[in-house]
Amino acid sequence: MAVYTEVTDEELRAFIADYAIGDVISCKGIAEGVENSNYLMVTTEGPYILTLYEKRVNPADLPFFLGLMRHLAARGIVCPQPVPGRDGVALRVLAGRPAVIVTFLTGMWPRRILPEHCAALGTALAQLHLAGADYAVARPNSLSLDGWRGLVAATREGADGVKPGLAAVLADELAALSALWPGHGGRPGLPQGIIHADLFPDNVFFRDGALSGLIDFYFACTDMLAYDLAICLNAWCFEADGAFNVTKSRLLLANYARVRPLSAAEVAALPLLARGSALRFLLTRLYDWLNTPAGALVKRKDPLEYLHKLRFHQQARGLADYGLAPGDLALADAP
Ligand SMILES: Nc1ncnc2c1ncn2[C@@H]1O[C@H](COP(=O)(O)OP(=O)(O)OP(=O)(O)O)[C@@H](O)[C@H]1O
Ligand SMILES: N[C@@H](CCO)C(=O)O
Repeated sequence: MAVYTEVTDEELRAFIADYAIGDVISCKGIAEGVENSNYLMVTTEGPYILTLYEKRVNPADLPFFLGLMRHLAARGIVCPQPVPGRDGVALRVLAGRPAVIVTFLTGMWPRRILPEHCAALGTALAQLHLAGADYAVARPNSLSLDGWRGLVAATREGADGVKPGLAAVLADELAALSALWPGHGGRPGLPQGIIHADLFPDNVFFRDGALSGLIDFYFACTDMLAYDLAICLNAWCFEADGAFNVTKSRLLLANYARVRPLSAAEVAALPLLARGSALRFLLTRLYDWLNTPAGALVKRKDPLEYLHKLRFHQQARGLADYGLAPGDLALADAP
């Protein structure tokens, strides 16, 4: 999160008057994150998170996200819950932006990722996929092939200023993925469902060594379930020096497959899906690098970290590069 929209004391006081959550004691902008404006708001009833939705969130999608958070919680997934106002409505307007108060989750996201975090993540991701299976609403992934195409075009002029030759790398990768992406151009698809689509370490909380909750469902959508795993491989399994940690990868995948067995086609597609995921975050980070408003309380994320990850997956020779040996994973279609 970040702070793009400042809220005045008068605006906040008028906003909170519509809720039955006590009086505001403090309200502080959260500098972490890059997408929406977020405040840690403490009232006489306890802590809450106040979110004002920014640039990348389509207000028309908000009922999907809020409904999903309620749906998942009802199936045992610990995640923030939208807090309704006195009139029962959770989605409101503050400082001219769509805004919601959600419950505060205890726990901390892991600053140093250990193999056991990846193991717990695998289990939680599979549980999330199972819990989302009967969510009745669908939302196409706006950051898949079509979205990438738009971002490649939008960053074409600035890309080489970030790294010479980057614009061509992006265009080539987009062309390659367009020719290979499952479910497109008559190619067979993979199992689909509700995916989180942004399950980075800063969106996963741990408490006393155990995974305690998931946050930030504002990219959630309907897409290939294995693509969510590919996003996590990128976000959790590379070390700070750029090395890919096969132990973390194996634990993530094996613990996922214990709860939701993967099909052989899903396993085989992982390197390709990881390329797509690397391109997605490379593109959004690059776009933000070139377009973040001056003065916003936000720390831009490094796009080139994801160029390195993309290179890794482009050069991967097989599943052994992901720490997998035959028989390591529970397969849905094993004889
Ligand atoms: N419900 C919550 N309970 C406790 N802390 C929260 C909650 N929601 C957000 N936070 C805090 O705010 C930080 C940023 O939140 P979040 O990841 O949702 O923002 P974002 O702008 O969507 O960021 P990004 O998409 O870059 O991950 C979290 O790392 C966490 O510290
Ligand atoms: N988690 C994303 C930000 C949200 O899109 C990133 O690290 O680039």
